[in-house]
Amino acid sequence: MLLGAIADDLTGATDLALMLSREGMRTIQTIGVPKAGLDLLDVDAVVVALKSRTNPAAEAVAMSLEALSFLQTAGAKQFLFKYCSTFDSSPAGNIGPVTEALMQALNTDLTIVCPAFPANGRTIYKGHLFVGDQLLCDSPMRNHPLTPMTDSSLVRLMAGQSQLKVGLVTRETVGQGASAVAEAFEAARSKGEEALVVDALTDADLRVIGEAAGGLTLITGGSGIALGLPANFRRAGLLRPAGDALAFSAPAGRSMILAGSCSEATRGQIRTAIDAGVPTLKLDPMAIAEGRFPVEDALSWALNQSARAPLIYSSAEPDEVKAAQSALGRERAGSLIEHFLAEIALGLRAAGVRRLIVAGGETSGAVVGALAPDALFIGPEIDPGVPWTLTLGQTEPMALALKSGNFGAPDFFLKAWDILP
Ligand SMILES: Nc1ncnc2c1ncn2[C@@H]1O[C@H](COP(=O)(O)OP(=O)(O)OP(=O)(O)O)[C@@H](O)[C@H]1O
Ligand SMILES: O=C(O)[C@@H](O)C(=O)CO
Repeated sequence: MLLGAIADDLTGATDLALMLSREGMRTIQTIGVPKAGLDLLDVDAVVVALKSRTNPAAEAVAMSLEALSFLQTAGAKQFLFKYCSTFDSSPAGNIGPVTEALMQALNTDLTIVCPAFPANGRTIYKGHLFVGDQLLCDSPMRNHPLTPMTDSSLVRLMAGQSQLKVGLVTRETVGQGASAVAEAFEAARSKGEEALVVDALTDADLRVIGEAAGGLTLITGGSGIALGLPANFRRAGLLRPAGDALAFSAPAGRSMILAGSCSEATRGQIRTAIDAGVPTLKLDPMAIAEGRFPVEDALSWALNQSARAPLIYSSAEPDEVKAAQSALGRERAGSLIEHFLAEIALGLRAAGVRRLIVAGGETSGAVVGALAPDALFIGPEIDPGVPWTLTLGQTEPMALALKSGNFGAPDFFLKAWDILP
């Protein structure tokens, strides 16, 4: 095992596992810290998917340290803490506290902070995070139901969330290549800087940064920062040739879509599906909270549809989300819906659904937590950052596509089925 990664949510873990697999590492994604006995003999990278992004910071730290200890025991040589490409977090954390705790546990004095993911429009310039053409704070992320992002300065965000001394490596340095970046890391280290935000505008920048980061014990960032890491292991003669990839074959059975993401991208994908005639059921958080709409009603609606893949969603516009949150509380509204969608997923599996798309990281965490596979095998890519996966360790495997809220083209819910082998 070469690379051990800890991801703070499930769709983020899948995004990273896809990136590593595409770059030639045999990668598996585990759901939480795996039970003893998981066979890692033929694996180059393990991504442990946690659901720690919105937990209290102390809990997120404890979960991440447990994952680290598993990865250390499994023999990982380098570690990666994967968070969202939009730096989803609250002022109390969790990116800062988890990074600090991992650095301390690994006894390392320098790491990098690089959530750039150019294929999905996330770039970093002068330490500021952009989403497409907008600064993070002007993007739809300012309305996120759980982690609204109202500052775009990664240096300020990281300094606010931790005690770490935060520095910046600018695009000018990255443009000069890997040796210049590695020198900048050493110069920062000698100034006592501990967490370096690194600018990145393109995949080529990320490969340069990845090369320069070959000697760092801990790297933090989005999936993009993993682009250049497999090449380091290959150069060192540690990465075996890819060999025959396991065949991905989706189990036969019914198909469904569940969406709990309220992101602009998911709402657009829902509109496209409705326009294309996909049958949809919109959940009302108040009806769920007041017991007026039980899981059984959602299941009987779903199972009575004859269309290929009906869609159940709670996704709502920002004003509807605010109304539900002021009636129920932000966390209660979130967990109520997550739990409801997870119960639906269990009912769907019992009724023979074997192919499922889930939209939203927290939502996917709740759904996959309920379905409880040991691990996920990464299959074909639907859109950047979103592959089909196959559940491992279960007698009735399912094909799951776990879509980060903001990812995917407008026709994601339509085209995903066409690439399923
Ligand atoms: N109508 C609603 N009102 C209030 N909260 C909602 C509503 N619908 C969904 N939610 C909650 O909003 C949160 C959405 O988070 P989730 O991580 O699933 O999506 P996302 O943030 O768009 O995706 P990602 O984390 O992959 O970027 C969940 O906790 C969900 O339960
Ligand atoms: O980095 C991203 O944007 C995603 O992998 C993610 O973490 C969304 O939850």
